Amino acid sequence: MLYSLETHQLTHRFSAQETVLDNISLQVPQGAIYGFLGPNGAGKTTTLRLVLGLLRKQQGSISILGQSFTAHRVALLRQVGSLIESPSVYSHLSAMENLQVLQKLYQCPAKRLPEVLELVGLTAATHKKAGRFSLGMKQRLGIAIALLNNPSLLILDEPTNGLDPNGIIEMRELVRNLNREQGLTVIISSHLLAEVEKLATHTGIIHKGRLLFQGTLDTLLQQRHNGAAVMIDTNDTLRTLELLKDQDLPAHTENGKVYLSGITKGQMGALNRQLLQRGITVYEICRQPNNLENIFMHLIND
Ligand SMILES: Nc1ncnc2c1ncn2[C@@H]1O[C@H](COP(=O)(O)OP(=O)(O)OP(=O)(O)O)[C@@H](O)[C@H]1O
Repeated sequence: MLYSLETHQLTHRFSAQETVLDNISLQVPQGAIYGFLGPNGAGKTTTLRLVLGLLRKQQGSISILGQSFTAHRVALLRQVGSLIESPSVYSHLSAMENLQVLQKLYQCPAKRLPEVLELVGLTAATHKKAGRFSLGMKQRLGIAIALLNNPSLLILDEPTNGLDPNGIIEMRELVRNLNREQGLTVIISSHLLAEVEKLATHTGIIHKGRLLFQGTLDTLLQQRHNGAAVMIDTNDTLRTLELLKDQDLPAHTENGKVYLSGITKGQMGALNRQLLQRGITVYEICRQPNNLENIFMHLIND
């Protein structure tokens, strides 16, 4: 498999007391939309800053497009576009003028400027001052800047932070199009599982500086399903608990309802039959909506 980005055991400390990244080994397949998921403070930005050479690497190694980042830093950075935190744009300049300022720095041909504006859906705002842009438009201008170099890998750090629902949908569409139509591999960090679920082909989950999961979205969803808690509401909580205990299924009660986790669909079906056979009336069985925190708990306990 070809990887656009691989890190091997990246470890980072800002102080001797705290290890902010602990042996992070990422593998981002070429062509993927890689959702880098974790709660605030998990270490996402620190990882991405290291990958972009914005922080000095302390331990571990990084390779981009199969080449060592240390040995080919400048050449590799030319093939990577990024948007880390808020984009720096001049408010008194139009979208086009902002790009013209950077054109010299990036040494790209003038025809690339309208191209990138079109890619991010800002053609109509070409001559509008960036100071009058919505946050979503500013983010898109930031992505247009990141695309100037015609990169093959795009790294976006929480690009939907602060956007309204419409802006979030537009950002999702943009990332999807860049991936499908322009063939870009995209790494997108987020603290929202729902957002990553809608977009990513692969995910890495980071929690307190440790990578808890890495793989395809399908594998994550399977784990999530198996780990999800199930609520059972019957007319006899005590006998329901007894039945679960007999079968070594750990359960607890809350507000007269029984909760258990780590149960498969098949087990649940069998359990339902047994409850009915014992004359217990089942009012409701349902999987609990699973949030990122539950998945973390499940992953940590594994
Ligand atoms: N320059 C710094 N100096 C000291 N500690 C830092 C620095 N940058 C980040 N940290 C700490 O490193 C940890 C990881 O932060 P990081 O910004 O990488 O997390 P994150 O997953 O991107 O979260 P967020 O979404 O809040 O940015 C946090 O505990 C943070 O306080």
